[in-house]
Amino acid sequence: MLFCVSQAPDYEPTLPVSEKTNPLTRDIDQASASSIVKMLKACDTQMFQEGAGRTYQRLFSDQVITTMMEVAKRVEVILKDPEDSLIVLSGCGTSGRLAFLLGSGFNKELRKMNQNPIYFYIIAGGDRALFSSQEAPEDDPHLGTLSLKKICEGKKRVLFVGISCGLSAPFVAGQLEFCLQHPDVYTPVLIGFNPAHQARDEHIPGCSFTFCSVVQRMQEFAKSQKAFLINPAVGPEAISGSSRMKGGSATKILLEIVLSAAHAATFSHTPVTYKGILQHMRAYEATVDMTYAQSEGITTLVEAAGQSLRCGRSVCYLGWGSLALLALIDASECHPTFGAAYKDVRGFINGGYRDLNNSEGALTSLGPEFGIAHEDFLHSFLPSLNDQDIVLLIYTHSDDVSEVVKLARRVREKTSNLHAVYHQSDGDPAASLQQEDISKLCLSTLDFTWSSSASGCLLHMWELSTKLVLNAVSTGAHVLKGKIYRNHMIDVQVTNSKLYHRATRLLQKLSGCPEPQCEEVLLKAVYQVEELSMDITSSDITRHTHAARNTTQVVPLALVCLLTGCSLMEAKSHIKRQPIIREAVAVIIDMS
Ligand SMILES: O=P(O)(O)OC[C@@]1(O)O[C@H](CO)[C@@H](O)[C@@H]1O
Repeated sequence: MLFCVSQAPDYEPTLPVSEKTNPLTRDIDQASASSIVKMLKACDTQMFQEGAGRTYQRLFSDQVITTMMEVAKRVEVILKDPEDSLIVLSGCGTSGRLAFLLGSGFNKELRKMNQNPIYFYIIAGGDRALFSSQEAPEDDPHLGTLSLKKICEGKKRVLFVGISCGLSAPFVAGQLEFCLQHPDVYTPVLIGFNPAHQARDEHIPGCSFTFCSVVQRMQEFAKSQKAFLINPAVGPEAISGSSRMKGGSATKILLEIVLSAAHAATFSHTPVTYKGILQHMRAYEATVDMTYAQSEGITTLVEAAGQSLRCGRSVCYLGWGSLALLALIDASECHPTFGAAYKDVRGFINGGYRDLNNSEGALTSLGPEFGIAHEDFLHSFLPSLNDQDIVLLIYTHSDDVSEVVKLARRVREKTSNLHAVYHQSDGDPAASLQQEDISKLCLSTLDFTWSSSASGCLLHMWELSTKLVLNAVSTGAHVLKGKIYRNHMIDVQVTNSKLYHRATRLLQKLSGCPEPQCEEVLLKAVYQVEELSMDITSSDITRHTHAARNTTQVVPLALVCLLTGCSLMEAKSHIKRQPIIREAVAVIIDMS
């Protein structure tokens, strides 16, 4: 994959920050649950490292805070005069899911004040991508443009926020390019976590622009505030390239600060200030610290979830409100990141689609993985539950805690492996008796008590905290299951061009073979053939990534072939004998 690198960064110079390996987690695959949590804590703490003297902008950089203020003021203008206006949040995968979460949350705020909703979300692949992995649409810039045009038809003013953690998704590049062509209506804002010069510079089929060239034009437009870039580096991900983790957290932090500041300026006469933004950022930093202060409790969950996955059983999140949405988001990422089956990590939300307000409505007819309500859990999951499955209750004191107690009792009849993650603010004794009941039913309870006087919206802090806990649980559990090699996604799906290039790069790194050879073997694994036909070699990446949707363990198979020179058939039987991918690969790497 090409990136326009004009300044040589310290290490892995050809890779942007979001794709680099993090030295802090080099040995995460060999670590105990408690060391895994320590490493994740160290990685998340990196988000807030100050930038003085560094090459890259960071969250606290002057430029970042200033641009956040400018964008907040644009939002304020729209909130004060919403006629014919829209604020659109768009992204692929986790970035699109967070667009949905944020848009829904801030629309809810508006409704509470009898205002019309103004936020719209776009996710590549449509609503099914909210709860399942749909990687291919990320590569389609035309689809991005079309979906934007469709929802903005007839509008006179649109603030478009394109989120691409790696500054890489063609879907978002297409939308930004469209905005730049229509500056009379559209003001584009780009959120991502690489310096601008590291934006992806790979040719996009059918387009005259790349993500990098779009970023360069945005930088030009930014000089006259016709476009905005908010792109601090937050350090490499704990699992290389897994931007659902810090990338997702930082997206949530940045946008919540910007939108909250605009809402406060519009509805509570609190002007947008530099100091206010800074203070809000500090509140998120404190939230990360507060969360990891309970590392022991998080470790217990990681250990238990890892145990469940290791014996082929499930991790099940039973959540309430927006925390449940974060659980659904976390679960949906496990397939592309770890090659997990949808049953491995499942999320359920009270009220199901009824309360979600997603634009396409209920998706239950699409298949069992789209059954996301607690009722679906009761009908399809509960009957086969046993002690090897772990169930996590995720809620706050503002939810109907008596419902939590009821559900906890039902679960407890089937499994003792029940745990709770619970948020409350200090001085709220109302739910404490019921909470005691729940704690008695659970093997462990992570009880977060937050100071109600802290700055920032408590719900936003609870959400971030929950996201960190769940990311730790699902990542840690898959690490313990052997789904990570060093700190790489060894079983990554190659279902879009970014993942395809990531896989080729990983094969090169681990096998030491040249790129063409790695790609050749990768293709053999994708198409499940021992020899590549002309038809295959003359096809483009789009076809390869399409074919990859139907195959599993592509990268492990290719790696075994590269390291041993064996056939695909032999590689398959090797992996069958040693189904723990990390060990299957480690054995051969140690021998070679
Ligand atoms: O466009 P971005 O935000 O850089 O990347 C989006 C994405 O490819 O990356 C994530 C995981 O790596 C997925 O959620 C999603 O599909």
